[in-house]
Amino acid sequence: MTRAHTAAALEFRGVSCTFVSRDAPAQRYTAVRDVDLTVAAGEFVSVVGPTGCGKSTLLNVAAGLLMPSTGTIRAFGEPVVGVNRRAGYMFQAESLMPWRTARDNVAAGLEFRGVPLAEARAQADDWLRRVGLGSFGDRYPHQMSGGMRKRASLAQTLVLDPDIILMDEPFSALDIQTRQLMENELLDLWQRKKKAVLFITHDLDEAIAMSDRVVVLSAGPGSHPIGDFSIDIPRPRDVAEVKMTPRFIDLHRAIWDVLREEVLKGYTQQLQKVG
Ligand SMILES: Nc1ncnc2c1ncn2[C@@H]1O[C@H](COP(=O)(O)OP(=O)(O)OP(=O)(O)O)[C@@H](O)[C@H]1O
Repeated sequence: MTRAHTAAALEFRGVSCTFVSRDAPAQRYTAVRDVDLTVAAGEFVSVVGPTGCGKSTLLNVAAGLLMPSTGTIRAFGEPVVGVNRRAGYMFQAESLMPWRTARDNVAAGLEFRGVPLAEARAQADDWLRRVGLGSFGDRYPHQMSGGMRKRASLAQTLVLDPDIILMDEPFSALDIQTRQLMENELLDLWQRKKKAVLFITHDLDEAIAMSDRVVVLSAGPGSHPIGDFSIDIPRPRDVAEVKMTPRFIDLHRAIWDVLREEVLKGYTQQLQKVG
């Protein structure tokens, strides 16, 4: 068996990212330092941490959009050089092109890969159905609600059938009910396909409800994992119901014990930056 078959979907080894400070160009800011983190094939891992600690930075490294200053990132054993072709990326921001219909937005990635238009549109329709937008293929983004646009973005990511799904607070802009629906739908789709997921969130409840593992990052600078919790809650889960179970509450308490101080540090730093 080759290394590619046995290797983790994502493997960060000693990853550090240093930026030139936005405020003072002569200064450097090390956002993350010496990060070791693995996501196994088919595993759902969430990363939580205080605001500005470097969560998106790590996701950008995994996507191949940012080269680490030191350390390595591998996907299924292969070094990530340039854009990570094994990964699909779902951002917090809107990813739909306003001039394309939902169908053509979902089909776009396939078209760029050279799939003939009719075939790309057929696959797009199939994914729109799976995310509950079967009859909305002809709508333009401005004709859809925020929740519908998120569904279309999810279809846009999943239609490419990536082995790794990178998600940066994908549902944070949604109202709580729509958010829970989307979280359950994502879990449902994930359960069937079992792709590796690296999920970034501010919301510890969401992280525990969704994940196999929750990794806690320290406050920056030089942020790094300070806790790694296995979420041994049986699946399938309903994200709303699971939050009322004793095991969830125990895990929440244990993780919050580690996270609380870092959140306070992160908050103080933000105030200092503003002040
Ligand atoms: N391109 C860049 N140039 C300079 N500094 C950067 C750059 N990208 C990120 N940073 C800094 O690195 C730190 C980590 O940023 P990042 O966006 O990864 O944090 P985050 O944990 O995702 O934040 P949030 O929780 O607020 O979304 C921040 O202090 C940010 O200002």
